[in-house]
Amino acid sequence: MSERLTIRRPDDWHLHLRDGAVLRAVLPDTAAHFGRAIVMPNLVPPVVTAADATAYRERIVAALPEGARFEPLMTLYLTEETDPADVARAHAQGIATAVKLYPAGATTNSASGVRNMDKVRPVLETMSEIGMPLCVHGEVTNPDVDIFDREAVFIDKVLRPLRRHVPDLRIVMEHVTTAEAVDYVRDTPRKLAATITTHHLIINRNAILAGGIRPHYYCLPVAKRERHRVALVEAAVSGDPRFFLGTDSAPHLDPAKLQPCGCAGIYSAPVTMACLAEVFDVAGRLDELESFASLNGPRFYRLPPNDDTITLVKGDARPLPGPVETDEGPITVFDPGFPLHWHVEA
Ligand SMILES: NC(=O)N[C@@H](CC(=O)O)C(=O)O
Ligand SMILES: [Zn+2]
Ligand SMILES: [Zn+2]
Repeated sequence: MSERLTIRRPDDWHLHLRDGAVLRAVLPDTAAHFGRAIVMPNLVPPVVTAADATAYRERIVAALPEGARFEPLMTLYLTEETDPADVARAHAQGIATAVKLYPAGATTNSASGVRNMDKVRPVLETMSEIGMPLCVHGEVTNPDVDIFDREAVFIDKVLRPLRRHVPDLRIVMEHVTTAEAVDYVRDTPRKLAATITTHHLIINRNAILAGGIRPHYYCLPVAKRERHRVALVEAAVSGDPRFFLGTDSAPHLDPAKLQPCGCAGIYSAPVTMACLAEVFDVAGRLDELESFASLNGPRFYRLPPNDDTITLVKGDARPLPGPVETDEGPITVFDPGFPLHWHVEA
């Protein structure tokens, strides 16, 4: 007898869809399982203004498969030139759900990001007044700080001061990777939440470096020690509403990852729900998968949960999907390193 689990349709609160041929190739994988997604704005050039977000949203909707009910929730890329009035208008008109802070140089396509937090204070104050969330890539970029410490240092050097200056700003720490970040969110009673990715629940830094270098496990923030992965799993399965799914599914063409300086990002959209079911099953907490993937996110974003459901089925292991083929080349799908016994029923 196969085991079945029906949950509200999940949402992805941190997703990269890219544009053009890659957008067309990857969007069906997300639209197949997820009702909505927070779409990250780190295109080249970035999605900065309300007009940019409107145009990008139209390109996404045009790339949706026939009959898909997927809703993209747009974000604006915060720059030192961002106009608070444009942000407020985008929020009021339902064009943008959140604003994304990239410290300049922190990650893929972050060159237009913020160098001096004081310069963006007026935008953040406006967002605080209107209740618009700020999504944060939480890593410092100072080359003197070890890459494995950049998230923990960001909390002390940037996030704590920011929360003192703009205490009512609603913040999502994106793709948290450390016990320090989990503790910080847990110890903060209000206005702070965190997304956790699929892959950070599954891999630690050995996956990238032990026994050979594996570029398909390289992402930012980089995976940390096993004790941090364990802390992330505990947070995800705890049911604490401040933690929810943001896959950070971040497709890059294979040649861009498999080179002397490969780029950061893991493409997990096709296998995320199967992987999460396994993680929650192994933890003995399948009962909390729905909170993590389908309920806690909408609650933070003040949206209703999706009104339909998906069903996960446990059976014989299925082969990992092969690379997604795009007109520009293949994109390798995240390999969790364990058999996929769960799948989403078609
Ligand atoms: N996570 C990643 O490693 N890469 C993301 C950017 C990001 O989310 O930081 C990307 O856009 O490729
Ligand atoms: Zn990021
Ligand atoms: Zn991301």
